[in-house]
Parts: sequence; C-alpha cells; structure tokens
Amino acid sequence: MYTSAQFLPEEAISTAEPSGHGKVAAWVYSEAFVPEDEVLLRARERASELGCPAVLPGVGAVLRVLAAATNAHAVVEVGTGAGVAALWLLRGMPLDGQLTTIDREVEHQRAARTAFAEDRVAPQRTRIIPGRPGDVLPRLADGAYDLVLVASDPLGYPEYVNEALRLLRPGGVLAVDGALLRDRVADPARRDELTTVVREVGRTLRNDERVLPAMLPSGDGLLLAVRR
Ligand SMILES: C[S@@+](CC[C@H](N)C(=O)[O-])C[C@H]1O[C@@H](n2cnc3c(N)ncnc32)[C@H](O)[C@@H]1O
Repeated sequence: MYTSAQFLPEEAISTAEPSGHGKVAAWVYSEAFVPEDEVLLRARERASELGCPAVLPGVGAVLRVLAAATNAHAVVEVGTGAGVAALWLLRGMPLDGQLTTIDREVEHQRAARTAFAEDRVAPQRTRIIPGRPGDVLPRLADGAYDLVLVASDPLGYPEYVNEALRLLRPGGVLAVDGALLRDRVADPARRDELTTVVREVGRTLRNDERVLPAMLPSGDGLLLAVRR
C-alpha cells in the first residue's frame, strides 16, 4: 500500500514534523490534500524507477481542476514522462477531449501507455508523439488548444512557452511545472544558467500583456498564465 506522502521530498517532510515550520507543514498538507489512487501511485512508482520526476500530487490536483474548469477538449503536454500529470489532466478533461503529449524518451511513453491502459483511458483520448518538443510544437495549430502543460527540460522552457502562447485559444491556460526549481528561483543569489533561464520565464510572462500570470507554490512551483 503506497501513499502520496511517500513521494514527497524527504527534507520537506522532516521539517514539517510538529515542531517544524508552519508554512512547510501547510505545503505538505496541501500536497496530500487530494490523495492519489493506486493507478496514479503505480504510475508514480514507474516514473521513479525510470528516474523521471513526475508532478507532485498538489500540482496534479490543480491540473485536474484547470482541465475541468476550462472544459479542456484539446490539451498539450510537453514532457510525457511516465504519465502521472497526463492521468490527472485526463481525469479533468471531458471524455471526448484529446491529450497530445510529447517526449523524446520512448521508454517513458511506454510507461505512460501502461498507466493509461490501467486507468482504462480510451485510445482516442491520447495522441502520444515521440520527439523533441522543439520539432513537434511548431506543427500544432495556432489557437487550437485549451490548456498547455510544460514539464520537460527547463532549458527548453523559453521556447516551449513561446510556442504554448501561440497554441492557446483566448481564455486558454498555460501551466509551467518546476517554476521554482527547488526554491532556487526565489533565491536572488542563485545565478547559474538553469536558475536564470527558469526565473526569466516567470519574469517574461509577468511582463507579457497577452497573459494574466500567477505563481502557485504547489509542488516545485506551478506558474500559470491565462491567455487573453
Ligand atoms: C519531468 S518529466 C515529465 C513528467 C510528466 N509531465 C509527469 O508529471 O508525469 C520530463 C520529461 O521530459 C523529457 N525530456 C527531457 N528533455 C527533453 C528534451 N530535450 N526533449 C524532449 N523531452 C525531454 C524526459 O524524457 C522526461 O520524460
């Protein structure tokens, strides 16, 4: 029997013990607020075996809310991984919606297919595209998508976010996972390339008049932006 808490970062859980900081305890509580079922937990375990980090449960729950709130019939995910985020998205999407998910690792996508089969996801609800997002995204249609999740290699985020803004319909939502990069983005002393690139993505979206942005502290940071 697994629990979501097993997959939360150990340092967060240890500092959240009764005498720990309230904010950390509240974060851990939030992550476990919507528990994951056995299908999600098995997908998460496969992700862990493949060394491919999945969105944390709090982010998964937000993604499901966003998919349902936007009545998302057409969703793009950059970074399939083992299918954890995809399962959350699919559970919020209408049954006649389709998730297009892109990853260069065929082995990860095989694990995602296993997860989708375990969750009895009809084959037509997913379009699983192997390849580099930089090659695949330009082939997708302008303004045709309700929701885009970016959860892949952070150095590619500027390019993927740029493409996502082209793909989204007005009112569509962009979600960028890992936007706080294990707290590095919030630390002005961190100026390494990876941190700078991810911090810059947030700054760019904050200053982009085409979107309304928000940063959620869920998981490793979930940057949201609604396309005007
Ligand atoms: C964080 S995992 C995705 C997790 C998934 N969204 C989830 O939450 O279940 C990142 C994925 O991006 C893929 N990836 C990393 N670099 C990539 C690249 N340059 N092009 C395409 N995919 C890449 C990896 O293969 C991995 O499966």
